[in-house]
Amino acid sequence: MVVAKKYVIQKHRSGLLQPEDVKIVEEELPELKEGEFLAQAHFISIDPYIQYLIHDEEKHPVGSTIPGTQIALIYDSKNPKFPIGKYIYGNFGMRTYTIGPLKDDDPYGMPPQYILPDFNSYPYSYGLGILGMPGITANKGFLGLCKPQPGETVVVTTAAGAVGSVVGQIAKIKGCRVVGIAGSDEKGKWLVDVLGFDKFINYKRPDFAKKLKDAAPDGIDCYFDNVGGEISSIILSQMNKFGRISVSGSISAHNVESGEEPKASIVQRHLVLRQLKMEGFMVTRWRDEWFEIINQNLQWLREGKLKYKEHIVCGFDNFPKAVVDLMTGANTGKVILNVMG
Ligand SMILES: NC(=O)C1=CN([C@@H]2O[C@H](COP(=O)(O)OP(=O)(O)OC[C@H]3O[C@@H](n4cnc5c(N)ncnc54)[C@H](OP(=O)(O)O)[C@@H]3O)[C@@H](O)[C@H]2O)C=CC1
Ligand SMILES: CCCCCCC/C=C/C=O
Repeated sequence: MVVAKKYVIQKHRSGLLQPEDVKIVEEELPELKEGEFLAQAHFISIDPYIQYLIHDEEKHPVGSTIPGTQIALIYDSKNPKFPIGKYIYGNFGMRTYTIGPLKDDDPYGMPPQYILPDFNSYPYSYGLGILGMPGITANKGFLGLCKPQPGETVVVTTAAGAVGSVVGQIAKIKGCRVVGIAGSDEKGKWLVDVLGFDKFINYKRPDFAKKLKDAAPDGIDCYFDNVGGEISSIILSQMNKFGRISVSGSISAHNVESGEEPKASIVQRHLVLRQLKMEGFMVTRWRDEWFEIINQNLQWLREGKLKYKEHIVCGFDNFPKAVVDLMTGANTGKVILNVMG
């Protein structure tokens, strides 16, 4: 008999996740039936959506398993499509063992599970990052919505994170000039010295608007917005006529300690005067092209055109720490919880 551990919600709060907001519960799993498989979690993806989904008391009540995705080993199987020993991506939630296959009924349209494609020699955990959902977000969210042209100036926020670091590098592949925005000078050094960004601005230091003007003297043509809030408003105010904005996220609003909704700035005047195009998206829009996009990122990785880093937190018990690392910017690159580590 297999006993699974899973994280359930214990308390809803408006601010940053605290360890006492969640607890580990054990669950005895039944024997496998014909057509089922047993998956053992190896790597769990730590994404910003965890912080805001668990605030939604209606969709995620106390006692419900925390949602999330993982790379798991097929440990036992009575389904030839999911053979023992294969590695699988699964939308299984924060749990150590899962009986599949899951139905295709995710409310956000995420794929329920798939056997990982061949990543050559790259680690399986890349299937939660550059060769998975965040990599697809960066690739299609940027190329599809911003439609960058060679020589244009691109700005990306959360530039040293899982999505932002890939967006900036793809912009370089496309011949753009890239300005990355992130929260520490150390991250900036990595962006410029290792990833090849042209400029970096630490948004936590003063005079952001002036520094942006200096970094992008000819104005901004494309903005990949991961943060929202005041930083985004300043960026919009420096965009060129017919600029394109891909709205990927609003992380600046996800852990407001006061519990109050942030006040919105008026961005409409920039949209009107500069005739900007601003479009939000969910990565699940590209579900039909999922593997094609993974392959494109894999090819760039193999050619050395994309570089990639992981911030690994070891141990299932350290899930709350991993979320706090992500939300407080302790990470450079993709945050992964290594369940076996
Ligand atoms: N639309 C979609 O389908 C998808 C959207 N996303 C979005 O992409 C964005 C990045 O996700 P991901 O790459 O996984 O995460 P990251 O790896 O970028 O980690 C999050 C980063 O956010 C930054 N951050 C935290 N608080 C703030 C704040 N108040 N203001 C500005 N920056 C902050 C921190 O970096 P720093 O040190 O720079 O502050 C932190 O490292 C998120 O907004 C997420 O919601 C992700 C996947 C799919
Ligand atoms: C596991 C369910 C949540 C999936 C959300 C995927 C898209 C992410 C959007 C923003 O961060």
